[in-house]
Amino acid sequence: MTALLVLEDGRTFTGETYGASGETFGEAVFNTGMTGYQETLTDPSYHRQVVVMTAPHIGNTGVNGEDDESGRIWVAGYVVRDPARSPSNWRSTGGLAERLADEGIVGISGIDTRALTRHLRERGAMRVGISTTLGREDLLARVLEQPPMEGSDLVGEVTTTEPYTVAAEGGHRFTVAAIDLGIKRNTPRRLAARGVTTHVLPATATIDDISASGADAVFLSNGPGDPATADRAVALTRQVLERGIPLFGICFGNQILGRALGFGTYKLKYGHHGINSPVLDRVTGKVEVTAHNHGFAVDAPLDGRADTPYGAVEVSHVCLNDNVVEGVRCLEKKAFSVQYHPEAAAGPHDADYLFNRFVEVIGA
Ligand SMILES: NC(=O)CC[C@H](N)C(=O)O
Repeated sequence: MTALLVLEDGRTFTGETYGASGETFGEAVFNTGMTGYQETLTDPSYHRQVVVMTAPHIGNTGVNGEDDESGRIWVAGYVVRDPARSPSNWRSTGGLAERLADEGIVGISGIDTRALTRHLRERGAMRVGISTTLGREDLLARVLEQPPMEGSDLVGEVTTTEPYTVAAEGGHRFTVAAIDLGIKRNTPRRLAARGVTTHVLPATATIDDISASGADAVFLSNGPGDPATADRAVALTRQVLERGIPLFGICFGNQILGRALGFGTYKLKYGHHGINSPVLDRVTGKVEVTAHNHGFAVDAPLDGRADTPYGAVEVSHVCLNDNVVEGVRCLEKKAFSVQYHPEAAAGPHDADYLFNRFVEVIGA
């Protein structure tokens, strides 16, 4: 069946249905990962985004029962060039097109994803629609009705309704309260491997809920939407800082810590979505290759230290491609965060040391 993709500036691509038929809308972003499509699709941070894969062959290894990063597919739509016709892998339990269809995810295949990516890189991330039924003009009109990503408050749509616990492996050392702003499954796993029991709490958790969980430290997860809307998480983070509870944040969590410290956040032109971005850890001087998925960034000074109500703060990590702030750390509090993904699902494991750093900070 023919499918149509229309961007908000009118650029149009015609391809074939991939996954479910019908209509879908979201913010178009491109992901440059050569592997890890199942983790990408199930990452709650992609809620309300239509993901364009730059790797031309998608679905080669099918889907399996182990690689989901949450309980469902979250992308609003999926755009690929050349889908696998017969997936093959020893872990595979089915095909990707079938999984997309089962979960009602509308996609499109057979389009020039390189041209689409170059367009997004030149013009910036923008709203998009995919349809198997509407004509171009009707689809464009619907795209223009959609809310932009800037100003979108989406945490409440992805957070867990009930708290749950991921137990430490091989002997309990510490307890962490993880605020679920859209958490990926691999994060509590990386903590569990270090003897940390994680209580995952809904985004509505209060400082009293954190105390009641017996937590030695707090973790702020990744998550979808515009961090400028996440006032509740920012207020909670300030209470955590005031009480001197150790804190570590990833991605959305980095933006929340940044805001709690008094910095602003801003929208990047087309964001960082991939698994090979070079980041400098200014604390050690080492460069790591890292997994990214962010459309916003923290506006903190790259040179010198900033004075904040919580003491001196410095930018600890910088992206070497474009000098975007990739991490902040408090020098007078046990609090730090990174904009990228040390849990690396998917992605290289270079940044795994950050979980060690967190455990060291808790134990110090
Ligand atoms: N992966 C994330 O946590 C993304 C954070 C935020 N939604 C952004 O796009 O920048």
